[in-house]
Amino acid sequence: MPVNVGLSGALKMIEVRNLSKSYGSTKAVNDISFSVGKGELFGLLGPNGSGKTTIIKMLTGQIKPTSGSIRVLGVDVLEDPVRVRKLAGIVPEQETPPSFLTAEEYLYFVANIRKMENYEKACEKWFEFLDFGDQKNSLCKDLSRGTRQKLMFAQAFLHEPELAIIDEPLINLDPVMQRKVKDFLAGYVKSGGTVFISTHILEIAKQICTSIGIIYKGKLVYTGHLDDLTLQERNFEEFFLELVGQPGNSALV
Ligand SMILES: Nc1ncnc2c1ncn2[C@@H]1O[C@H](COP(=O)(O)OP(=O)(O)OP(=O)(O)O)[C@@H](O)[C@H]1O
Repeated sequence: MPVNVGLSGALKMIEVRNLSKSYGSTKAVNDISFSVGKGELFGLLGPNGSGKTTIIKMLTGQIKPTSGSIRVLGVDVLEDPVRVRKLAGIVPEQETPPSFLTAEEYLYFVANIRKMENYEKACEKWFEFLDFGDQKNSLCKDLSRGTRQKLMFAQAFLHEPELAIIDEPLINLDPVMQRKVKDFLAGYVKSGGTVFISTHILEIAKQICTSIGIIYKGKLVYTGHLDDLTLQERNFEEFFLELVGQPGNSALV
């Protein structure tokens, strides 16, 4: 299936060309190209082991591709990964904050690295918004998984980045928090930010993403806008399952 490179005419915040990553004989990511324009909320969907985290690790300069090029916020990630990490807000897969810092110390630490001024107010805003101010003086090692996820989310958006890259944004969050985070992300892109997420959860993509990519066995098998007629006229789950080769097998999702 041809890949619809360049989902919008807008300024490209992410541009990936012919990107591949192999681990030994495993082709985790196999010659994919796509771009994400300013103001998009792009959702990367795919079954377990399809290559989502590997793509995020390459976008954020944590691992080097076997071949291909990546520009994030106009920066060549291979040439200057540190700059990309400075500019973009990032939540890596299953990341946890340092065990020995309190939640507040961790946010202050990140704010300092990002050279923010008057960051106390910004941190307080996040404690309030995600409703965990009562735990700001707890050591991160004592926080629940969901609260650690809230903290990771807060650190990514603390400096109001132009682009946020988040692996599974809603993981471990309760339904109330999921709703808050979804609304936040939708509002963030409406006000000009750009967000790239990976998720297994088709419902999330349907509710908040403006565009999606579907990856299967390292190959990008679909990219398109969510208001695309193909998707509107089809049952999204069936469409996904057909693309990943398992029609009728909901257990995959
Ligand atoms: N460090 C590594 N060494 C060897 N193989 C790896 C490594 N990291 C990932 N892989 C393999 O690359 C493929 C893609 O993995 P990846 O973690 O990117 O998938 P994913 O789509 O994020 O999966 P999940 O949804 O289960 O988190 C898998 O076959 C995985 O086993």
